[in-house]
Amino acid sequence: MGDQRKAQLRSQLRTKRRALSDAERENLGGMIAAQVCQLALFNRARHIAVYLPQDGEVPTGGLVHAARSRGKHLYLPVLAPGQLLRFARWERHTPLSLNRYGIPEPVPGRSQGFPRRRLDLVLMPLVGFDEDGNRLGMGGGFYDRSFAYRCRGGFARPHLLGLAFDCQRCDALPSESWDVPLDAIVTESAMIRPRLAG
Ligand SMILES: Nc1nc2c(c(=O)[nH]1)N(C=O)[C@@H](CNc1ccc(C(=O)N[C@@H](CCC(=O)O)C(=O)O)cc1)CN2
Ligand SMILES: Nc1ncnc2c1ncn2[C@@H]1O[C@H](COP(=O)(O)OP(=O)(O)OP(=O)(O)O)[C@@H](O)[C@H]1O
Repeated sequence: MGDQRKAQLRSQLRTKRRALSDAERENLGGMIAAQVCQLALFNRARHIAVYLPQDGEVPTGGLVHAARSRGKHLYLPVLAPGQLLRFARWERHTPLSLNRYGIPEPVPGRSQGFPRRRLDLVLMPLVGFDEDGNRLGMGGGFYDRSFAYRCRGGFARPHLLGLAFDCQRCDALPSESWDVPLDAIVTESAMIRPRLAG
């Protein structure tokens, strides 16, 4: 699949995602959160990276609440040089500022962030996915670059969990050499576990 086709697909899927009403999105987000809360991946995790939804992404409020009430430590992605993500601790009163995409992130610069390898779980917002667990993101390659070391190291931490709505499902996405494999994708009605399937 060429870059142009991929960009077109990304734009179509983002439009679909935005087309859900707020009420529907919150409802589906709650169903997704309930499924994630059943996973050992989530229950065993102590350090969890989440995201603040934008552009119609799956809401994370329910999971944030569940994680906080169980004493888990939460982190948010912060844009870093080299198109990488750092992960900064996010507590209730952590000051946030808007990054260049208008997404709130912990005010950068105060620390190097939490070491990526010490995160137990990363929740990733997906633009698209297929039955084999391939994913399409926003196209910056941020998550791929940040967790590329995992491809080489086998089952190293963190676990990666993609969140998406059923309507983001595609027939077949290209599997790129740089794509980092996800441990699972959760939607309101399905759980895809590529490694178990493969
Ligand atoms: N909620 C959330 N936070 C996140 C991500 C994400 O996908 N979702 N990211 C995951 O990577 C990083 C930000 N990556 C992004 C990549 C592209 C665009 C984006 O909107 N691109 C626009 C052009 C915007 C512009 O240049 O001003 C576009 O392609 O239309 C946004 C975020 C870090 N934080
Ligand atoms: N490990 C890497 N090293 C160098 N470049 C990379 C790496 N991973 C991805 N890229 C580059 O990033 C760009 C975007 O990749 P891709 O289209 O797969 O984005 P995406 O998976 O949708 O984005 P994201 O990872 O932010 O969700 C590609 O041009 C790719 O070459």
